Amino acid sequence: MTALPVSEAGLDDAPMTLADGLFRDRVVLVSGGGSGIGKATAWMMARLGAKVAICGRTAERLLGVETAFRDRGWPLLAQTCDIRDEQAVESLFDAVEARFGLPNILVNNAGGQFALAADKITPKGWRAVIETNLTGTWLMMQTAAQRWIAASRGGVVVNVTAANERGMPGIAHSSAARAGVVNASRTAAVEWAPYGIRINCLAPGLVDSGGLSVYPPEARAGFHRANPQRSVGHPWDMAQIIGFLASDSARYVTGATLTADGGGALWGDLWTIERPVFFSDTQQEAADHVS
Ligand SMILES: CCC/C=C/C(=O)SCCNC(=O)CCNC(=O)[C@H](O)C(C)(C)COP(=O)([O-])OP(=O)([O-])OC[C@H]1O[C@@H](n2cnc3c(N)ncnc32)[C@H](O)[C@@H]1OP(=O)([O-])[O-]
Ligand SMILES: NC(=O)C1=CN([C@@H]2O[C@H](COP(=O)(O)OP(=O)(O)OC[C@H]3O[C@@H](n4cnc5c(N)ncnc54)[C@H](OP(=O)(O)O)[C@@H]3O)[C@@H](O)[C@H]2O)C=CC1
Repeated sequence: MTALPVSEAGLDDAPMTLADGLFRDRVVLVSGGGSGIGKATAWMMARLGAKVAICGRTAERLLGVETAFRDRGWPLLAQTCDIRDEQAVESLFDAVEARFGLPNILVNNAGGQFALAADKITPKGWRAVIETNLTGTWLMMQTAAQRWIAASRGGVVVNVTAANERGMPGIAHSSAARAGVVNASRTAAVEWAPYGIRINCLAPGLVDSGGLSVYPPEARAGFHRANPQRSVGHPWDMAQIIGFLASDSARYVTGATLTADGGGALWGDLWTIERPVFFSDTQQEAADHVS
């Protein structure tokens, strides 16, 4: 696959198939917009004319994007917010409304997990990942929907989940949370259709964002091999799919989950933690295990 740029200057020039001005004057809120997929999405939306708001827990990350947007003359609101905190979520939406008006599009991208064998995950660790990826995502989409319904306006939600239907050893907590988001999105898509609200999920496979640095180097070294394209994806790939799902081109798409994983779900073994000998490939390793 053709390499895509990772630098901010690269995001300015990254090739795009979406039409110029596609999101002109639309208000787009991107959670986790200070890094990785969220940052690429914020950039793409700004290039397409949107007024962008981003949030995350770390002020420095947001500041980096704020500076870059100011240099380019792009409007941006950046606010720290832990999406698990319902008061913080309300304040975030208040701030976006005060600055730009009610968002038209919510990109619910913030999330993540730590990799750990399922039998080792503590109750606190389980709660941290479920509250981040399921509860936090839910609070954001419900808050958006409540405000759209109150204003008699439609809106679009794109939830970023993960392509883990086949199971992904090391992230049982995150797999549970993402399945919850996918299923909640299906039901909400039905309940909120009368209000003109669309909700879809993007389930990325492995994407070469800084986020992958939370996985051990040995696991990362094998990521590209567990994929028929022998490659990981790029945040810009995800951004453009989010752009499609958020656009009117996808107006007849709701309650769906689009998997973008280079075919990873179809082939290859992905271990985010050390692979137990039981699953070894070589005869010698297997024999060692049995003896
Ligand atoms: C490859 C698969 C595809 C997906 C790829 C991606 O998503 S790439 C994008 C990836 N990007 C990201 O993943 C980035 C975002 N991810 C995160 O910020 C964290 O993973 C989070 C979701 C846990 C945040 O929750 P938080 O702010 O509440 O975090 P906290 O630090 O306060 O921990 C709370 C509790 O969780 C537990 N625990 C935590 N870490 C470990 C560990 N390494 N080991 C063991 N346990 C761990 C521990 O119990 C801890 O409590 P303790 O023992 O300290 O009292
Ligand atoms: N990269 C990959 O291979 C894959 C990624 N994904 C998912 O895609 C999304 C984006 O990940 P990616 O860009 O790769 O990695 P990053 O780690 O760069 O992005 C995660 C973002 O979420 C923010 N975030 C995390 N927790 C919270 C919280 N509680 N409240 C507010 N913001 C939060 C982080 O900011 P901060 O820490 O400052 O809060 C960060 O900006 C995540 O949901 C991730 O799990 C799914 C499958 C594969």
